[in-house]
Amino acid sequence: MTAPYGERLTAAVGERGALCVGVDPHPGLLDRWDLPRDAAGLERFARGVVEALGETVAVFKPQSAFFEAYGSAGIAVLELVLADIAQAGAISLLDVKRGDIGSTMDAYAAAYLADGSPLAADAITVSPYLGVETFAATADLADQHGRGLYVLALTSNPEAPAQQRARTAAGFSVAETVLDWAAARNAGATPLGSVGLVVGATIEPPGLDFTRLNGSILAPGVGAQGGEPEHLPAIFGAATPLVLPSASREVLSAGPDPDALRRVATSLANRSTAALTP
Ligand SMILES: O=c1ccn([C@@H]2O[C@H](COP(=O)(O)O)[C@@H](O)[C@H]2O)c(=O)[nH]1
Repeated sequence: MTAPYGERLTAAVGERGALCVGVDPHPGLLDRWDLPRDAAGLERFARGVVEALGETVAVFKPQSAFFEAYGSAGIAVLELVLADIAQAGAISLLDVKRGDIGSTMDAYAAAYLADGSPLAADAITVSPYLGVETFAATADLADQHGRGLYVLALTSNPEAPAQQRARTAAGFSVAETVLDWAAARNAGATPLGSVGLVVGATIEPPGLDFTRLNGSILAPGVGAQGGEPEHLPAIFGAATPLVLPSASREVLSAGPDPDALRRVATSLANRSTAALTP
């Protein structure tokens, strides 16, 4: 039986350092790596990243959009990349930001979180605009298969606060209601529950106590969006050790030379681990 997601993530980060590398094959990065803007270029880029970093990085986050852009050929590459990540002993976190009514969420869960599905990842991102309770069965399925989900809470983009910091009729911010739901799901789990949150590395201090989450906090926005590992304690306070910093372009733009990719990723992982250590 597969170990729970929180246990697998904690082990991977303990061995390899607290860093998630995003696999975002931007067309401009394919140009920079001297690769064609087609499915063959996509495959060489994405599998090249995992080949170079697969044994040093704890978590890879393929961005589904860049694979979907090539249609079925791109999805076929995504399947290969997910398999490569598993083969390298790393964690795959598919950034696919799904969110729908409960019955459709069940179908997404079967596609991304069930053993045997060609697109199964260790974890996925989900978007709570239809209400966090729509994820109840998704979280159950994730638990059943030792997988996880990350719910968007306070995202890294500048447009986000207008919605995510808005107050509900009960007087709590929308982000806080997401935190409450995730914390309730994770209660009592050790070392961490399987429901994480996405909270950008670029945000203003949120005034929320994330220590009660008892889950992983994915913090995208390191590098290209201006976030730095050293900023994290000011944002997350006592919850900083729960944070998994994530960078895509910052690392990928060092390629295609595998040594250069490893140098940037190792330096970021070391800085992150230092910043996260109390
Ligand atoms: O709040 C969020 C949630 C997800 N993302 C995703 O992370 C990467 C960031 O790429 P960089 O090149 O490191 O800027 C990208 O896939 C986003 O869709 C995010 O940035 N912010």
